[in-house]
Amino acid sequence: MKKINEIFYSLQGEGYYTGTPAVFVRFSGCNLNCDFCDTEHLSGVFMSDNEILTEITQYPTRHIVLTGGEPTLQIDVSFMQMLKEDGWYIQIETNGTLTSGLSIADRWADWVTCSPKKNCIREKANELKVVYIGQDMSQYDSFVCDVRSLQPCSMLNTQEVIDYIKKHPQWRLSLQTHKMLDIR
Ligand SMILES: C[S@@+](CC[C@H](N)C(=O)[O-])C[C@H]1O[C@@H](n2cnc3c(N)ncnc32)[C@H](O)[C@@H]1O
Ligand SMILES: Nc1nc2[nH]cc(C(=O)O)c2c(=O)[nH]1
Ligand code: SF4
Ligand SMILES: [Mg+2]
Repeated sequence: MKKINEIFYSLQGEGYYTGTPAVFVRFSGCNLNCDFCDTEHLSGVFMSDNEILTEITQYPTRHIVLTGGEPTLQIDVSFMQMLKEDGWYIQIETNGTLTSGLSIADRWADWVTCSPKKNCIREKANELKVVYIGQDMSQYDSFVCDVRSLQPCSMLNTQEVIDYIKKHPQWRLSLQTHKMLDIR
């Protein structure tokens, strides 16, 4: 059983796949408690893998976003295998802090988006998606990835992020477009 906070169909609001229709599975619970976290993820109901599959397959896409909370606390091989056998393109949003989640995500996900938090142990991903809170950005220099996305925190410091990116063009802007559009 997995503890699930919510399952919904929307557009990917952030990062490289912004605008892509996707089913979101938000796993309940996290190993961190970031000050700026914009998500209520503690509540949830227990669902079997088959119940999750029944819920997600009612939508006309096969792009899934595993998020949370921290999805790497709960994903396992049989869950990921089930999704691949059903033809899903699996994107995972992770804080990059858990060794347990590293191997499963890297082996089974088609796209790993790492939004590194303190004690991040992940050193590579498809996408590095940093929430900008004025931190020392040199800590990300050695991170290996295809895309470096920089995201304003709670849409409050967008101009500062734009200014930073114009000076450091290896980064690209990630806006939380679902919040701008007032969709989920
Ligand atoms: C709620 S987290 C869940 C996945 C995972 N725990 C993580 O942190 O990557 C989903 C995404 O929202 C971002 N996020 C959380 N709070 C935010 C905020 N106030 N402003 C901008 N992005 C935020 C996270 O950094 C992460 O990229
Ligand atoms: N539309 C939409 N896109 C998202 N991309 C990442 C999200 C998340 O909370 O992980 C999220 C979310 O909550 N909604
Ligand atoms: S790691 Fe992600 S879900 Fe957990 S508290 Fe931080 S932003 Fe929220
Ligand atoms: Mg969100």
